[in-house]
Amino acid sequence: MSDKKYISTRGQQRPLDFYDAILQGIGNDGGLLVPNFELEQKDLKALQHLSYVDMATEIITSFVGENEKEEIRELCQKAYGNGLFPQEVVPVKQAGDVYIAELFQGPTAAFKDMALSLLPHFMTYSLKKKGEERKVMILAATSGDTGKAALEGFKDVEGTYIQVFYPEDGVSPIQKQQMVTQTGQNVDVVGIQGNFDDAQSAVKQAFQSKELKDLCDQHHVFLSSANSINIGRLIPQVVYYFYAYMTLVNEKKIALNEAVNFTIPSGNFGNCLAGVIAKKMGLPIQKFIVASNKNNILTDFFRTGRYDARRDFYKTNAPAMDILVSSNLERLVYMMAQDSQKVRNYMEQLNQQGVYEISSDLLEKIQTLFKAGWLDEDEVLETVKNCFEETGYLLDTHTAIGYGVYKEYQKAFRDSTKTIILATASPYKFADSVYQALENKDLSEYEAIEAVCQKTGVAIPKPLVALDQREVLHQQVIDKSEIIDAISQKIKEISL
Ligand SMILES: N[C@@H](CCOP(=O)(O)O)C(=O)O
Repeated sequence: MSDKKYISTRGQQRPLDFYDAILQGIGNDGGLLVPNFELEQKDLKALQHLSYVDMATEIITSFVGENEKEEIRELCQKAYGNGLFPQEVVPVKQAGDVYIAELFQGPTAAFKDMALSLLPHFMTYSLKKKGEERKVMILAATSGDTGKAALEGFKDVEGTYIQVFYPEDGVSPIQKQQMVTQTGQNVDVVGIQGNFDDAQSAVKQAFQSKELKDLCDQHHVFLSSANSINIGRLIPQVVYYFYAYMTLVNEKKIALNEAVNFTIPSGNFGNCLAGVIAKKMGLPIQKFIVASNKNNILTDFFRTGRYDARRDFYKTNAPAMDILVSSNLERLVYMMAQDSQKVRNYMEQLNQQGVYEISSDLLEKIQTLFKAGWLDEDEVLETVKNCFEETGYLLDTHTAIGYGVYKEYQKAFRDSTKTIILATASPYKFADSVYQALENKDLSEYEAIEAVCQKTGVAIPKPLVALDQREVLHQQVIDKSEIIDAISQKIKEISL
């Protein structure tokens, strides 16, 4: 059994072991689950030459318990040793004076793939471990990347059902096509008239609903999550940081123990939080540079300590980051403040007034670790173009935000620390914007895929080839106010 316990950021959840934490997905007080134990300091030397499977095993074991290591290795082997990923899993490329960790080489061309290829194995293992006979219904809210990665991961996985909600008008056409053509007997994809925040808040509400709980009990089902609110989604992302770092060490681009910066294009803040955990486990990270699009609520937060969601919401050419309620910031505030009462107060203020402001001592602490910046849509296009022309590296629109914000940071702070930018998705998922950036012309998304390939010579990822020829299998679109009903409906159907 797992001896590591997880508690809620809001302090009102009894401690859960790793398996229950994954199955439950979120604290029953509405908070997010966090480790209730000292994070283990990893021996960097011992990690240096490990394969992705072995490194993932070493890191993840720290969150479950040493006696579970061989089982964890088996699950990692199933997820990463099955030919869905390239040999090196996360290649790290150089673009000028920065390093780009390509987290998008998996089955859906998004950085969530490594986490969402593993989570289903953990989920079924946890079901078995707990002797759970009910089915688990996985809910996911997506602004484009999580949805497809989760669908692909959970497709036809026994004992599970997955329902994904995406903003009908708030993801790229390629991301949408990836989702609406999803095959599998246990999948449901629903477009909403609303934005990502609407989808995410309805899903969070579903976890707190007494009516849904009763319905689930009646139908022998329970709910869990595939978003980064689920700690089981987040922990595999800690590996990204160690692996990218060790790749640079092994390529002799940095020395072992040398401090680096990470730049992270951020929306729901899960990837960044995984980095904070990696740092707490001993990875020498000097600064996190948090990069946002025009929905620059995180930039404001890191600069002022004020999280003010009472602002306009913009649809941008980096749609996966079109988010105003950045869930994992709650985990960061908890981890830095170590005070669940404080977190509860902030979250209550956010829910009731749409704004909260952290104390000045807490802000000071956070600012020692974080810098933040943002790009508007024109700057994103300019960055894609300039980076390609100057370095030959083709960025997607989200990674371009990371690159552009890092360049601004470099200029402003004259920091020469080596920096790794986490590349979140293939440029081909946003081919129309990328083509527009390169040629200043509009093309439809599928024409743009071909044209970008011709111009740049960058290979089109296999999962995106002939996407337009796949059959559309999911056409349902509902109003945001109908999400809870759609979930109820599915619960009833699953148990038929
Ligand atoms: N940007 C995400 C939004 C959900 O984030 P998650 O990390 O919490 O799953 C997306 O592309 O769906």
